[in-house]
Amino acid sequence: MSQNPGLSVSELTCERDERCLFRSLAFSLNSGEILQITGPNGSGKTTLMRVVAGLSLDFTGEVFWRGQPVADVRPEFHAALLYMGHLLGVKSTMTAEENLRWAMGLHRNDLSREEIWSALEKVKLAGFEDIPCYQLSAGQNRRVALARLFLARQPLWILDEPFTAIDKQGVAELEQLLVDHAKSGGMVMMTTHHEMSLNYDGFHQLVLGGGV
Ligand SMILES: Nc1ncnc2c1ncn2[C@@H]1O[C@H](COP(=O)(O)OP(=O)(O)OP(=O)(O)O)[C@@H](O)[C@H]1O
Repeated sequence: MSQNPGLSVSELTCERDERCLFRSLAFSLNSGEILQITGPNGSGKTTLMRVVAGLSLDFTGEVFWRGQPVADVRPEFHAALLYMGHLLGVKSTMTAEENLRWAMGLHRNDLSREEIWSALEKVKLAGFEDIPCYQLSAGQNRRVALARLFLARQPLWILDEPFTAIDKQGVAELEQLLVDHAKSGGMVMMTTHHEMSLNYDGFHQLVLGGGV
């Protein structure tokens, strides 16, 4: 497995309402690795993901991308990052195909219709490509969002609870996709309350809420 320097953090400390969520946190995530952030409700998992992704600046410490402070290489960092938060970013009035074309627009303006339909087929949405998303179920909407992962070229994926509303088979397929991404040199930082069953050397866990 390649060990190119990827993401790292040092001395990361974050408080909310005078409560310390994490203090002096340090970890790194290199090419080929999957890092699961775990911990009870309210322990700071989403906050940590948002801090690392640059969506929250209310923290002390440093986030590095490829060995340099993110603040110095923000365009490169954001070009390399695919962030998927609690909010799916799926527009209900647009179709699954339109959503994917729109969501990938900044990174992939070369996308063909065949590629989009193939990604939707991989998330079991064949036949639903041109239906407005308000007519899809919660799990199907999540799958529209997850289809981005099949089209993404960014090496760093930060995924907050990607398994929410996904059925058992879908979870197994998504786990495999994460491993495939890591094996091809990518990096995944994610939260989930779901028990991960990954048999993969590059899989690590970091526990928030007193057990860091
Ligand atoms: N913008 C904010 N202002 C004040 N407090 C906040 C803010 N965002 C989060 N918090 C608080 O920080 C704590 C951690 O929230 P966070 O969403 O990071 O937890 P979590 O570990 O992701 O929880 P869950 O497992 O429930 O998703 C919570 O107590 C929350 O109330």
